[in-house]
Parts: sequence; structure tokens; C-alpha cells
Amino acid sequence: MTTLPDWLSAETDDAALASAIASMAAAGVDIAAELRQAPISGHTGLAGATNVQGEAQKALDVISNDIVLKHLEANSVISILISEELDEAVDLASEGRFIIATDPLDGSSNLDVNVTVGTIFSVLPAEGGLLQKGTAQLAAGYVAYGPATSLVVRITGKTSVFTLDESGTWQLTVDTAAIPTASGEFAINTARERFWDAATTAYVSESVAGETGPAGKRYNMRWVGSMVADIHRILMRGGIFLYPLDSETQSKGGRLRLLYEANPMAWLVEGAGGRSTTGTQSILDVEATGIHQRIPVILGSADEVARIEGFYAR
Ligand SMILES: O=P(O)(O)OC[C@H]1O[C@](O)(COP(=O)(O)O)[C@@H](O)[C@@H]1O
Ligand SMILES: [Mg+2]
Ligand SMILES: [Mg+2]
Repeated sequence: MTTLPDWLSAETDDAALASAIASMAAAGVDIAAELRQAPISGHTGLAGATNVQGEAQKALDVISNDIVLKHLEANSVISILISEELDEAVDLASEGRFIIATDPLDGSSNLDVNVTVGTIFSVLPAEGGLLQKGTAQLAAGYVAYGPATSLVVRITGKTSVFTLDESGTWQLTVDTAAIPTASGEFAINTARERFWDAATTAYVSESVAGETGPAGKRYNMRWVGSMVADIHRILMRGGIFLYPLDSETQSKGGRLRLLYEANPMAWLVEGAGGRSTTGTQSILDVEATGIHQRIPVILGSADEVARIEGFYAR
């Protein structure tokens, strides 16, 4: 049995980096325990506050953020925490070497219906400052709280998947995730069609036309509404996830956040042989201009990402 500590020591000689990842994995174990009890403890509802993005916080958004903060405060290698739920970056250990950017609870609109949610994190070098490109990441990961609790993690090599066992140990269940190059599954919120740009409209209508259209192949559509769940499906069996820039999100720059949603997911998807783009450039090359910056996100099977890039290039 390969456990997370074995994997970490095989993937990096940097014990401090390994401990930063282990702290996020430990936070995931605690958040999983909260989520299992949430309908009983009554924590699925609103917290009564809004975050810096103007979104109503769920009680579990706040609880998950507090759990992450507790684990990171206890680890002297962590210098700064950036979180979806915190307006400003939080200074932790002054000598710490790493910044963690996190979405402590992704997909929280799915909490009251018992559908998979997640915790996403990115590890950056402290010396690079708050605003770094995705290419500067030292590691990234997410925890998916579904029928099984999964931890997906990558330092700079392969993307691996762990499953939480009954004793609270992360056991390696997929050594090297490999996203199939070709796929017939796309994920997009089609209720936003009236806001889409020409490239997105063309990509989706060609997909929906299936084997009788120009794509010459049948497609299926899936949209969980939790990015972690949609990306986990793509990591395990291929597909493409799209939250493109549209006329409604244009003024904000997009819907999803660069530092703690797009960058870590792009890091993991690319480690599994998939691709990432905003439509016009690699997500990992986007200059960060704010800790809560939003960007358009397209991720997944290489052939499908290339197909939509073709529409953006026209
Ligand atoms: O409401 P929509 O348009 O379906 O958007 C869903 C997307 O928003 C998110 O819920 C945003 O994340 P948070 O729940 O962390 O705010 C993603 O997980 C998901 O992909
Ligand atoms: Mg999110
Ligand atoms: Mg969130």
C-alpha cells in the first residue's frame, strides 16, 4: 500500500513542501468529517455573511476556511494564506517558504442537495509574492468529497489520486492519471447560452449536432455545478470543462478565480496529459493582477481543447 507520505517522499526531496501538502490533505480529512454530518448539524445553510466576491457564504464555506486556516497556522513552512473566503491575504509564519491559495469549499451551492463538493489548493513560493503566474506553482491539489473522498495531487511530475480509507489514511489508488486525448463529453452551463461568445456557441452547436454535424461524432453533456466534481470526472475518463468569458461575466473577467480555481486545476490537468486555456492563451501563463481575479476557464482532453481553440482563432 502506498500512502501519501510515501508518495510525497518519492516525488520531492523538499520535506517542507511535502509538509505543506500534507497539511492541506489533513484539512481535507477534517472537512470530510464535517460534511458527512452536515445535514445533522444543520451546517448546510447560509452563514449570514457575504464574501469579498459578493457571494452569500454557506456556514460550511466558513467552517472549511477555518479548518484550513487552523492546519496552516500550525505549520511553520506556510507564510501566507490566500482564500476565496478571506478578503485579504493572511500572514502566517514570517519565515515560511510557501503561499497557499485555496478555495476551501468549491461547489457549495450543491451542499444542501448532498452532491460532491471539494477543496482546491495551489502551493506557490513565498519569495514570488502574492501575484504569480500558474507556471510558478510548486504543487497543486484538490480533495473531492463524493461517494469516496479523493485527494488528487501533483508536485511537478505525475498527477496521482488517493482515496481516504476508514482509518483516515490516504491510499494511492491511481498512480498516474492519464486524461484521454479524445473524448465525447463536454461540460458547460448551457443556461448561459444567450451570453456566450461566437467560439463557445460554435463549439457547443457542433458538439450537439453530433455524428450528423461537422464534428462527425456523437457528444454527451454533463454539468455537476461543482468544478471539483466536473474536473474529477474529466481526470478519470476525459472530457472538457468550459466556463468561458461571456457577455455577463465580461466586466469581471470571467466566473472562476485564477489563483485558487483555474491555476491549480490547470496544473493537475496538464500533469495528467490534458490541456488548459482561456480560449486564447494557456491558463498557466496568465499574469495575476489580483488575489481574487477571475478568468475564463477551459480544461480537459487535448483534442477537445484544440477544437475550441480553433474557433477562438477564427
Ligand atoms: O452556477 P454555475 O454557473 O453552474 O457555476 C458553477 C461553478 O461555480 C462554482 O460553484 C464556483 O465555486 P464556489 O462554489 O467555490 O464559489 C464552481 O464550482 C462551478 O463550476
Ligand atoms: Mg469554487
Ligand atoms: Mg468556494
